[in-house]
Amino acid sequence: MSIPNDFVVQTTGLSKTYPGTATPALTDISLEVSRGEIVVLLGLSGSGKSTLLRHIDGLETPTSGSVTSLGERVDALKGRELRELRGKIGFIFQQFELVGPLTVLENVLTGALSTLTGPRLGIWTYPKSLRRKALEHIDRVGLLERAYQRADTLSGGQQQRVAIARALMQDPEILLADEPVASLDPESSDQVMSLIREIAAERALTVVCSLHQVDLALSWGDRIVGLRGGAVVLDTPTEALSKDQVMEIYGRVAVSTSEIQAVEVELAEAREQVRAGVTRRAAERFAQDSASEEPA
Ligand SMILES: Nc1ncnc2c1ncn2[C@@H]1O[C@H](COP(=O)(O)OP(=O)(O)OP(=O)(O)O)[C@@H](O)[C@H]1O
Repeated sequence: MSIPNDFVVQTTGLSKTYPGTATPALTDISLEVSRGEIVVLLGLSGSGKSTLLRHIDGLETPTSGSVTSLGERVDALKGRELRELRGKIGFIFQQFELVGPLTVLENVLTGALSTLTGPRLGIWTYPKSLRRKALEHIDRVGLLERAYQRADTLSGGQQQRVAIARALMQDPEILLADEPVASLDPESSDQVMSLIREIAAERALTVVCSLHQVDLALSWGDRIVGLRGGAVVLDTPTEALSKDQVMEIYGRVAVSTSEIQAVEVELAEAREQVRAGVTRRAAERFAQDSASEEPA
């Protein structure tokens, strides 16, 4: 069922209680995401971030409420219609989910499997146009020289870039990312988040991304949606995020003074990193501009 809708993703009163559990994983989530927005879901482990992402992709059925992605009632679709919708939604995960012994190129090509019929074994069984497209995406994520290398010989950051290239094979309109940098060191995390942001801008992609780290959320999100105990406890543009609001997200565990202080320190550090990053990028830009203005 197609519904006229200005929002790329919309949930209305979405609640989910998994079978065999007493506590809801999500409670009454009403969320609207516009095209091109980068929304970061921030919250503690178990707050419901993955569950919400899985509903947007139609991997879970709500206990009550509705989920609309790209104008389609996800919770009402089945079979081929659901697969077609999911073909427009890319999904990347914390553990990359690559096939280790396969090459980078083969892994990226698997992103196009939903558009093909029959099994494919080896790169030569894919049409030339898809092989070319896969190489273009591998180039875009900076790994062209590694296209024929086994995926399990790459670093974590490189593997996540392969997973991004694989998601691009679907020509997605939405990119969902479930803690995409949770396994990475800070430098790789920044590189991956920066790449996601750049690619989103190039392709007018709408991104919904879950993160644990406040600093990354502040650096890379347009908007922060805070989840606590399966409920939305804040929904705000990134630049308006206040310390009190972060406390609201982390409040459930930050019960002692020392824990509250730790959160305050984390937020101060995060803001400092954002400021330093902005200053560094501005300085680099200035240096480039100055160099290009120098007479030959
Ligand atoms: N398949 C499942 N069956 C039963 N309970 C589940 C299932 N998946 C998640 N849950 C429960 O739902 C709640 C929300 O889990 P979810 O994985 O969505 O949280 P999260 O914020 O993504 O956590 P994390 O940051 O650790 O990934 C948790 O209490 C979790 O134990």
